[in-house]
Amino acid sequence: MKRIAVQGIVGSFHEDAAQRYFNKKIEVVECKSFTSVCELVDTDKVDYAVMAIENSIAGSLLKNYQLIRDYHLRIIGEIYLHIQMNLMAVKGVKPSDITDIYSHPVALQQCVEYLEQYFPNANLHEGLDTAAAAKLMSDEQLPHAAAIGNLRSAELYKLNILETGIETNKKNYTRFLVLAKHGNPTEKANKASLCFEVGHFYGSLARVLNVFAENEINLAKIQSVPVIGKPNEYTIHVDIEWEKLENYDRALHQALKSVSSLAILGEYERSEIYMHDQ
Ligand SMILES: O=C(O)C(=O)Cc1ccccc1
Repeated sequence: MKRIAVQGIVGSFHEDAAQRYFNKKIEVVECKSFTSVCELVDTDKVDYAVMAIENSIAGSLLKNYQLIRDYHLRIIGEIYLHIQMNLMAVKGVKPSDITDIYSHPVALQQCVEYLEQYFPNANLHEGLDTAAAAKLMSDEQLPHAAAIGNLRSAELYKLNILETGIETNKKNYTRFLVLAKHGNPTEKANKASLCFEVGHFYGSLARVLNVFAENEINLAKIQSVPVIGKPNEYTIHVDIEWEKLENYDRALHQALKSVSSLAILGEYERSEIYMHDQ
């Protein structure tokens, strides 16, 4: 059985993403940080990792871009998860009892309107992941607290659901990358993640983007990531998609002339943005 590292515990959105990507035929290895997730892949303690790279509201996780590069990991796939948030607490807790609310910082941010409206005076506690917050309610049987997380965590940690769908934006999704130590060449690949640097002169980035356009390569995402220790210098990360492989090969060849230190972080099959039911 494949071993998959995720940040968080069973019941977290990361674990859900891993289960869905691998069709539940996996052993999940729970980690406390994204760094230890990458460390486990790098040292062959796990086969793969599943790591969030972007939230529709909170934006890109720049630190995770950096980790992928620092550990020289390969992106072998992606999965988008519809993120629905729920308020849950141990049996008997009523909304009027709640003085403290626990969750992951991104989850709290995604529910800010609901929290401001219904719990303006509650103390908000940021934890490592949503499932850990749910587990805390259950382990400590907290009578004045609630957790925010997915329905699976409520079921796993035997919590009552006080309110469902409390996220501000209903089209809320997170994109997770599937990472490995080595690439996994696949004929199904129709998307790639690249990073490169361009010089400080006019048109330098436009020239590379034009190469993609001229070869009918769709730019799915572009993100600049600061180069640590070099003010005003950025690594440009792009996700590109193609219909014809030869267009991609040609574009790559041409782009190499206009960039420095181009790295292919992975070539993989793109995933649709599914609005999964939880
Ligand atoms: O806390 C979790 O369950 C996670 O997996 C991190 C997270 C939090 C909020 C949205 C997506 C992922």
